[in-house]
Amino acid sequence: MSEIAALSDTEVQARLESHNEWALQGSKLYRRLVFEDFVHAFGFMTQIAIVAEKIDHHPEWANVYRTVDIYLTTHEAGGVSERDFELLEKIEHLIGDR
Ligand SMILES: C[C@H](O)[C@H](O)[C@H]1CNC2=NC(N)=NC(=O)C2=N1
Repeated sequence: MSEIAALSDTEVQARLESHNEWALQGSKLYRRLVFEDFVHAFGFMTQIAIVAEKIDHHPEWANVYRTVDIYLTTHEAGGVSERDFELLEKIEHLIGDR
């Protein structure tokens, strides 16, 4: 396992300036997605799951019907790291493709 450092809150806030839909919530990046229905929500989660497995970095999330709350944090760093921004960018890319 490679060591990865958590970014400072200041650094995270600066990086979030280009990702207005996301917020720093405690030690996690957070975004809520609301879909047409459960099938679309779960389909999107499946797409994220494939990407997450590929880069070996996984979201924390909660799904209620057509809402998906996504939290990105790096457990081994104890906070937000570059890896969370890598996954965030990939999620944003998938959102753009919807
Ligand atoms: C061994 C493997 O790299 C680790 O267990 C990975 C897997 N996915 C992970 N996902 C997240 N969100 N944080 C981690 O620290 C993490 N660690």
